[in-house]
Amino acid sequence: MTPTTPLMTVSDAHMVYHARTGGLFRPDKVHALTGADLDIAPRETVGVVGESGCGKSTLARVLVGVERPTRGTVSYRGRDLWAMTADERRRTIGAQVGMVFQDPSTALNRRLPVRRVLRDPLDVHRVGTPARREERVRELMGLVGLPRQLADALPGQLSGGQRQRVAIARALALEPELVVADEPTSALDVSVRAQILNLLLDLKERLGLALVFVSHDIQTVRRVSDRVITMYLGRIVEETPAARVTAHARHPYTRALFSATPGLLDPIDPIPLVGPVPSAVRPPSGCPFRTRCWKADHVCAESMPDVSADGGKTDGMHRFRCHHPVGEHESTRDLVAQATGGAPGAAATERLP
Ligand SMILES: Nc1ncnc2c1ncn2[C@@H]1O[C@H](COP(=O)(O)OP(=O)(O)OP(=O)(O)O)[C@@H](O)[C@H]1O
Repeated sequence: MTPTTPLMTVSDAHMVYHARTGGLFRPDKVHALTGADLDIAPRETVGVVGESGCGKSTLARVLVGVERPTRGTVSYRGRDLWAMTADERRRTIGAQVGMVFQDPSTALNRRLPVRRVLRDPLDVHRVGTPARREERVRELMGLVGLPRQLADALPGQLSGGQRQRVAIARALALEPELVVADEPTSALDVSVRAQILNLLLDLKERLGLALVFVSHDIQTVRRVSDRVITMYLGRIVEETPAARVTAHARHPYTRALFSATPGLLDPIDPIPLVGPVPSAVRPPSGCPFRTRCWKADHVCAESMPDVSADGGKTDGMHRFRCHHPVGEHESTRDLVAQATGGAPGAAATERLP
């Protein structure tokens, strides 16, 4: 738990999708999210990292209420979103939580000019008078640095960076308390990524927002976040104060992920992981990471570890799920040696079945 009353609380959330891969009559069950617990405090930035397919976007969609978890609860200021009527939910989550998606080209209706994109949420939520809504549209464009003459432009007439500015303005239209940004810069030209990220961070500070930042860009996540959530195969396996994540994370997977990011640590070999991420249709028993973990033993195959906490740190709560956590002072160099059997550069070959 975070020290202040959370804005959003996700408790034991599961999301199982039915995929066509299993055939028409017996679809595969994809375990996209399994037992996720998470609090988001006002004004904090929470980064979410993990390999492709680990459930980051699913968690983001569950947080903003566009998808209902198949099990578990999602609450906004203590009120269960899915116990509300659809209208109440729209008024609550629609107004208080904004979402910025990866690709602004698909996230914006290409037939609506910028003015209409930004007015839509104001009209739906009947914010003020029509004149006030027009004024708010101008304010929003100013807030994200869009020139007024673009008000009648269609998304197709804008650059990628301008489109993402529109998407950010739309997310802010109803003055939310939380913005969830799912890979907000990865579909953009490299040259504008930093501008859009800085805009988002600047607005977060100026407007006092909480921000959930989902990204593959681990270095940026570490730099901008207060807390980092590591996901693996649908599970939140660690929650770390950002300042501790590179060298003091306790979950072997977090340490491996950060060791593989160039520029974060002294130049050393990354901790090698063997084999691919298992299928989310048939996740392994026990700890989902055990098939690739150099520390795994029979205990890891038998049960999912409970949450352990390194509490009492001055820089925030640290929680992880691991039967054999990394020692707090074990260096990445030590871990590379363990994982390679003392021969850095060569991955360990002995694995659990
Ligand atoms: N609508 C859906 N129907 C079926 N399976 C889905 C659906 N959405 C996601 N999945 C599956 O759920 C798992 C988690 O997907 P998700 O998109 O949340 O992962 P991610 O970590 O965001 O991946 P990426 O980094 O590639 O965006 C994956 O196995 C994915 O294939």
